[in-house]
Amino acid sequence: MSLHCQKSAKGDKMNTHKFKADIHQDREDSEAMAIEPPFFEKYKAILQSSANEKEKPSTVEGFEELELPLIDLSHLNLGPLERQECIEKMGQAAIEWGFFQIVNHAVPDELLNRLKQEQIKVFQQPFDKKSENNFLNLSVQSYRWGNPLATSLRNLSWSEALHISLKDISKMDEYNKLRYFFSLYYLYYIIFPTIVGLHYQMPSAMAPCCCLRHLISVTVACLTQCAFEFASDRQHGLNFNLIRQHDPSTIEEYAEKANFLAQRLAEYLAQNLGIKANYFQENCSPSSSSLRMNRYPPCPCPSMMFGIIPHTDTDFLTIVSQDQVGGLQLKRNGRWVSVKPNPKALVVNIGDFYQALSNGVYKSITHRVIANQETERYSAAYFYCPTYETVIESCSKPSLYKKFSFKEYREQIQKDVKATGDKVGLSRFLL
Ligand SMILES: O=C(O)CCC(=O)C(=O)O
Ligand SMILES: [Fe+2]
Repeated sequence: MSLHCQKSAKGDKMNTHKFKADIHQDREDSEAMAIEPPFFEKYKAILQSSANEKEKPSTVEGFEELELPLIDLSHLNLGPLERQECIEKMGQAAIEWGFFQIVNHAVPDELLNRLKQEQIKVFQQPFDKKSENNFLNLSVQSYRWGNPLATSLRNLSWSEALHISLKDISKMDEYNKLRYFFSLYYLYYIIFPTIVGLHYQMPSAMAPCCCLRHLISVTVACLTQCAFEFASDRQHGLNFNLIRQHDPSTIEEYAEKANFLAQRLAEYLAQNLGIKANYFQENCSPSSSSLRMNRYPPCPCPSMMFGIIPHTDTDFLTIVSQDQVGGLQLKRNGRWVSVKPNPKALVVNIGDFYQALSNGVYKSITHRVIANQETERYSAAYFYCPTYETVIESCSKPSLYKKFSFKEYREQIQKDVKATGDKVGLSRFLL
């Protein structure tokens, strides 16, 4: 790939002289690798101007690698004492780290592996297809790559992501659509007329004839649709088999399990604070949350940009399933530390809403993902969120924060990102 980075004592350094010629080469490379987002093309100006900057976001520093507090959820079922200990340990981790990892979480390894395969299939599709407005029938801008508003390397994320609102999941299922189409057709044109026909003593010889005619027309319609899709996939250089194997129900299955788990975790954490048991049931619905699938392609200059820029999550809590490549870092006592991947564990982190709800007791910690020069990385983050209208109010007094609704919070973020390139976040709502 094109952007040359020379190793120096201080890390990678961009070679400006080569840069122009390389952009041309990039174009050819990106044509050959149609799945990769055109990072170089889009962020050319930032990359060029940063080549001359002295101050760059140095992301390679030999970070300490730490294991997050480990919570074994099987202890919840051992006995009242073990259960209480487990809940307190979870609360302590949320206070001291804002992060913990969970094992025996009841999400089968097999499902997590399938989810990763789904992610690979989604991101392997050509960039043109991924950036179409109705990619996989999801809402506009569900697919993100880089940061559309980036003004410097500091706010450029070298990653692509598919953000799936849970209310959209069913729309992804092409097979379901076909099945739905089939069943409706059967219902309206075959079952109903047959029943009505029988009821009004349609001559019995006519019924099979009627069914056969409709069966043939349904089959022809479906085959025609498949042929159109096939032609369109071929036009995009897509492997037809990959698409046919695409199975959004894995995503749905995972989202259901993650939602169940997130609600339980939120409830256990609430017990330490005296928040009423049904708070989350009342304010969150399965369709208010979302799943973000992340892919971090190898980055030619990992010391100069991030996989995901430093941020806090906006939700109550996030459940992250990551592969073993590593790269997730969090800010702890003013220093960046790396999270050691654990193949048996899911990572959980507290989001802004839980920090506000707990009146600052649980911490929504700034985290980021560093870029990797050699290896691509995958992760999936499940964001457990309230409905838009939910008003978040601290559970104890005096409150550190003003009351705000999810809608207000989101609108403020959008304003701030536009104006400053940064989400700003909870500090906007301090009293
Ligand atoms: O990839 C990861 O490990 C974390 C992703 C993340 O922080 C996010 O999607 O908000
Ligand atoms: Fe995050």
